[in-house]
Amino acid sequence: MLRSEHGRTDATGRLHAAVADAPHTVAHGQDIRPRGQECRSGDQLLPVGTRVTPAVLGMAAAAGYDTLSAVPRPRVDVFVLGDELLGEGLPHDGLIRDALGPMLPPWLRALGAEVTAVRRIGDAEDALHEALRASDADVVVTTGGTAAGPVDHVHPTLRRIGAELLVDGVQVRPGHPMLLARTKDDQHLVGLPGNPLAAVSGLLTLAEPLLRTLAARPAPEPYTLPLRDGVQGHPYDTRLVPVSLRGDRALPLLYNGPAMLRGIAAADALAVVPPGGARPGQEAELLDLPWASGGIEVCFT
Ligand SMILES: Nc1nc2c(c(=O)[nH]1)N[C@H]1C(S)=C(S)[C@@H](COP(=O)(O)OP(=O)(O)OC[C@H]3O[C@@H](n4cnc5c(N)ncnc54)[C@H](O)[C@@H]3O)O[C@H]1N2
Ligand code: MOO
Repeated sequence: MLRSEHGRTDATGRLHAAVADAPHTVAHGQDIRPRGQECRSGDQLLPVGTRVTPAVLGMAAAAGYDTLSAVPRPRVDVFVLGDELLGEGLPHDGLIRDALGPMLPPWLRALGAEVTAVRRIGDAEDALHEALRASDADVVVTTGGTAAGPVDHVHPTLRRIGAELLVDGVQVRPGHPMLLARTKDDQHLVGLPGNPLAAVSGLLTLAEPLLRTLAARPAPEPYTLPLRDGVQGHPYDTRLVPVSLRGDRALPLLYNGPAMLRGIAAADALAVVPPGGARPGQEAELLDLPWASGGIEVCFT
């Protein structure tokens, strides 16, 4: 192989190796890519379980693959329960805006799910039963109705369809009534509490591991950072508190009550605060929010 700049082109356009004033020796095999430089037939190019990124697609094409076997994204139906929820405008007369209908679909997509339906179901038990019976999603996420009040229909509906409760409440605040059930052989239900920050707790601690497992993704490495300020604890339960990451410290944010979203909207992560609380400077485990870690599909539409 002779590069044009290493030779001389004559009047007829032919390239010659010899250049009178700057002879360039061309070694045998120079500028030729030998076969098998990057891989040999039968080499494993990537470990099983690798996410199919654009770079993986390109490499697969370069290696001559026409198809790839991949674990599909889990399909998720979202059912938003509650007669008190408004779809637009200002809250009034005891009615409040539905914060979870707009929040969950892009968040679930950021966790690697394909959102196949988002339905407002109200507080009618039969409507929830019918919606659940008709759903063929891999995962159903419900919001609200996890407690034991007269219009909390999640538990009664799960009993009615003979679902197996795998997690029925946790020692975590906010979010203690969150639940996980197997509704069919190939379907799970995550019951998120209605309080919006309690729903986020359930999303990150029940829905995220379930979606990750169904998609065969590895768990993120746990990590800790020192808390800049102390955080009051619950006497018996673990608290999840929105924090903003500032250098090598996590700053606990205000407005972290179960019904509040102002803290989490400004947060990078949730800090895991053990029962009894945490002192300033104490190390806390952090659960990253998907857009802060930039990990998976940060696509919001
Ligand atoms: N007897 C008890 N009652 C409750 C307890 C308890 O321990 N004993 N715990 C409370 C806590 S904490 C939570 S969290 C809630 C969870 O109950 P539900 O999942 O049944 O939630 P709801 O009653 O349906 O709603 C609670 C709260 O959140 C509002 N909400 C509901 N959906 C939405 C939405 N899509 N967007 C915005 N806000 C929403 C709803 O209006 C209520 O104010 O149980 C407590 N009760
Ligand atoms: O689940 Mo509640 O405080 O634990 O929001």
